[in-house]
Amino acid sequence: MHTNNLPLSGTMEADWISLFDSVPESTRNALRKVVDEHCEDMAVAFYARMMGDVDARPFLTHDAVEKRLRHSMQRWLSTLFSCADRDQFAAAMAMQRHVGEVHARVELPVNIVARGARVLKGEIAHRLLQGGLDGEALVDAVLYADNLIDIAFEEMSSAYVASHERAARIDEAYRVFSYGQNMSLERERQRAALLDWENRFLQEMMAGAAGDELQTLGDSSFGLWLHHKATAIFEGSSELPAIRLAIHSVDDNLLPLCAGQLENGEREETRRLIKAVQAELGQLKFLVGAMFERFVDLESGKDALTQLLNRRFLPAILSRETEISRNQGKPFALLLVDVDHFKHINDRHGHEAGDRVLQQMASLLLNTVRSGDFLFRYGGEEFLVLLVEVDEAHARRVAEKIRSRVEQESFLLADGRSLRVTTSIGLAMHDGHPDYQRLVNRADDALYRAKHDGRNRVVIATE
Ligand SMILES: Nc1nc2c(ncn2[C@@H]2O[C@H](COP(=O)(O)OP(=O)(O)OP(=O)(O)O)[C@@H](O)[C@H]2O)c(=O)[nH]1
Repeated sequence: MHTNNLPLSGTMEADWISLFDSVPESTRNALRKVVDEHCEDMAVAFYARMMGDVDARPFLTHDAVEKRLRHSMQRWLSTLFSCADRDQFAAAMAMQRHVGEVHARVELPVNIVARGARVLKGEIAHRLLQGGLDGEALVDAVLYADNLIDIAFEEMSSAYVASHERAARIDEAYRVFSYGQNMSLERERQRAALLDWENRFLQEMMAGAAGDELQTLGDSSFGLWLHHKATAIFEGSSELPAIRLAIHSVDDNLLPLCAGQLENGEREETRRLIKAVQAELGQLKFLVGAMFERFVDLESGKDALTQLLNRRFLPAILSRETEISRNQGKPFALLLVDVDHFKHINDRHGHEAGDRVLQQMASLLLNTVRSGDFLFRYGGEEFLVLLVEVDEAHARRVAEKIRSRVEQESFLLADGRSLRVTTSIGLAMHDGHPDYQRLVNRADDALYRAKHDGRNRVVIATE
């Protein structure tokens, strides 16, 4: 093949050229003949396998396979295996990128695509065994087919990842945009929409309207908002599934009973059903309120009690600091600061006293670290401090300062009494490892040892 103007190694084109050159032309031609002759039955066998695959089946319909997919697969195979120069290869790779983008749009998981590649390799190898090649030529042909499919899937995957990331950024931007809409106004509108639905439902039940006039919650203005907007804005919130369940219970269980009741009009039963619907609505209103409330705290990235950062942006901040540290060669440190015997404080002085201790702890931490450092409420009575650009001696001094200041502080309760508190601290220095979770785990292990060794102490993570 053309050895001048070789592309950089590691690029798809360079890999393809060296693959192409590594196999005699006669073997490539024999392979191409097998693929051309069998691409139809390979496509049939491929989709038969994928239709029987529990993960792949939801993405396939019999109709789509018959009308489009099988034919596309045949074309895909014969195009890929017929590449004989750079232009044809470039065109084949453009095709892979297109397929990768389509996969991203239909959200086909990468593991299913990888499984598809495995199935295809098996189909090709199986036909090659009967294709008249033997010995070295057969091995060459199988390896060539395997590598070519890998190159194609690599190109497909890189387009998939790029597309997916773009889509994720747009989704996030949409969430931020939605958040920018006035959320308290939105909350009031949805509360009013639920009330409207309830009033209409009550009127129709009282007036004995025809059963088919009862509007479902899913079709109400609230239902449409939930289905089309809330799903994007509140994605991942624990209330969403519970809200959907409550709607399902009203629309699919209670309303059909109500409709039947309207026909035969028995008052006791009507009253019972109305009460049941109202109970579900009460639950629904509570869940919607909770969902809005938690969202505001979470989205702002602040913990409501202490006003420190909550965990939402911890992964983003840790990966950013890891990158800065790796680029600039300046280490950073993580401290996990945990209040000792906090349960005892709650039990003895009440939950409100516990809350006040946490608030005072937060301001003590704020006053002890520099403004460039990060402070998180990491868990109930656990704080995470990220000290930027520090060596171990410096981090150890700060940790010790926090420990001794807490020990000396008087924590004031609402009734004027005060409490003494101690903390245990696990300290881990970033050691250049790119996985930030490892650093958190090391700090956590050190904290565990600090507790185990008697509390009110700083322990430094070893490895
Ligand atoms: N007041 C209050 N208590 C909380 C909050 N979040 C978690 N807690 C309580 O904090 C307590 C933590 O208890 P444990 O994990 O057993 O730890 P501990 O009592 O501090 O004991 P050690 O950590 O082993 O010293 C639990 O009782 C939680 O209910 C909060 O926001 N406010």
